Amino acid sequence: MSDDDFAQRPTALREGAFAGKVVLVSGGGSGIGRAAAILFARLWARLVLCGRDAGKLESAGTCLARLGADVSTHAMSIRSPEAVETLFAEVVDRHGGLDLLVNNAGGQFAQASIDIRPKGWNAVVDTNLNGTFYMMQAAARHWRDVARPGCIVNVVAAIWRGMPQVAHTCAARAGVVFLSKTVATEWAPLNIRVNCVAPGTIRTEGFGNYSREARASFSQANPTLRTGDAWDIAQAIAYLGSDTAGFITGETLNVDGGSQNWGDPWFLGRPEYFELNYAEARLPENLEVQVQ
Ligand SMILES: CCCCCCC/C=C/C(=O)SCCNC(=O)CCNC(=O)[C@H](O)C(C)(C)COP(=O)(O)OP(=O)(O)OC[C@H]1O[C@@H](n2cnc3c(N)ncnc32)[C@H](O)[C@@H]1OP(=O)(O)O
Ligand SMILES: NC(=O)C1=CN([C@@H]2O[C@H](COP(=O)(O)OP(=O)(O)OC[C@H]3O[C@@H](n4cnc5c(N)ncnc54)[C@H](OP(=O)(O)O)[C@@H]3O)[C@@H](O)[C@H]2O)C=CC1
Repeated sequence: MSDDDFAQRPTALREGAFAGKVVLVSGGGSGIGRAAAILFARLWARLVLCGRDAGKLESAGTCLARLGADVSTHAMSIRSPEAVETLFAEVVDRHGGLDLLVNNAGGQFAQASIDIRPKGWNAVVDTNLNGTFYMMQAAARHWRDVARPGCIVNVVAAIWRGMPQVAHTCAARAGVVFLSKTVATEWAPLNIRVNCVAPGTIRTEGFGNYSREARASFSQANPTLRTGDAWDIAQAIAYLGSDTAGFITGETLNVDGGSQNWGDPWFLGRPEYFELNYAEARLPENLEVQVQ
């Protein structure tokens, strides 16, 4: 879907719901983050986008400015605690504070866990778990120091039956879910809510990192037999980030077409071992009799 589609697509959220609010979206230059930023702009938020690629951020920033948003873009990596500290100083300087942090930046590469090398494991855990924590902690410190309420929405993944061929990201996302539950309690006295959105397979630019076979499995990985789109996730993020969800904290909202119950994405293709072949299946004698 294009920026123009997201600028027009209907939403249940009220126009002006984020008027006067400053929303920071990590990974806001592409995919889910970009769609969420467009939705927040339509709800009148002021926007801060961060990511590593300045070009992607600039393109998203131009789109948001066209929608009338006050927007700043910051090229940085969430994996650097120093860069995160600088980012928050810039946000306070430019926008006067922050109201909502959307931790959407993340990613992984597909590999059998038996082959993952330490550098690759660390790269994925550093991005998806450590980087997310640095951002959460910086936001919480800001809200504590200025004595203002705050809200965090972390984008994780529908990890509930494990994620073969991306074990590093599954472990990191599970970490974020339980980190979120933990600080939702610790930071409640600071008036900070913390929730997660767990997407199933959502077609975005990110799909380009996977083979055709993997992408085919993504579209058959839930009972609806289709992928979701970035707008599905954007709306869940905005809902949890809004005052409407004021009594929700420590929760994870699955937006996955039911993948918790049925379906299996294979990031490297389905191994032969898991191919189902009912026609050739050998049945136990007694079951053979019952079937006749
Ligand atoms: C039912 C639920 C299903 C939910 C999921 C459905 C589908 C999910 C889709 C998405 O998540 S879409 C979002 C996609 N976006 C990405 O995944 C981003 C793409 N990946 C990256 O940008 C990078 O891989 C990284 C994970 C961010 C790591 O980046 P970094 O720059 O730190 O690392 P590198 O220097 O590139 O590599 C370090 C190290 O990692 C290993 N490695 C990296 N890529 C691969 C690979 N393709 N295959 C094997 N190993 C890899 C390797 O050890 C690298 O070290 P060197 O060998 O290069 O020294
Ligand atoms: N699409 C899907 O099916 C699913 C996606 N997800 C998760 O949703 C999130 C968004 O994914 P999606 O939009 O699909 O894919 P994208 O690849 O488009 O988005 C990932 C974003 O993360 C940013 N990013 C990655 N590493 C860093 C870093 N170290 N510092 C700052 N920014 C970083 C990227 O920006 P840049 O390149 O500029 O650094 C990019 O904008 C990711 O966390 C993804 O893993 C979870 C489940 C399913």
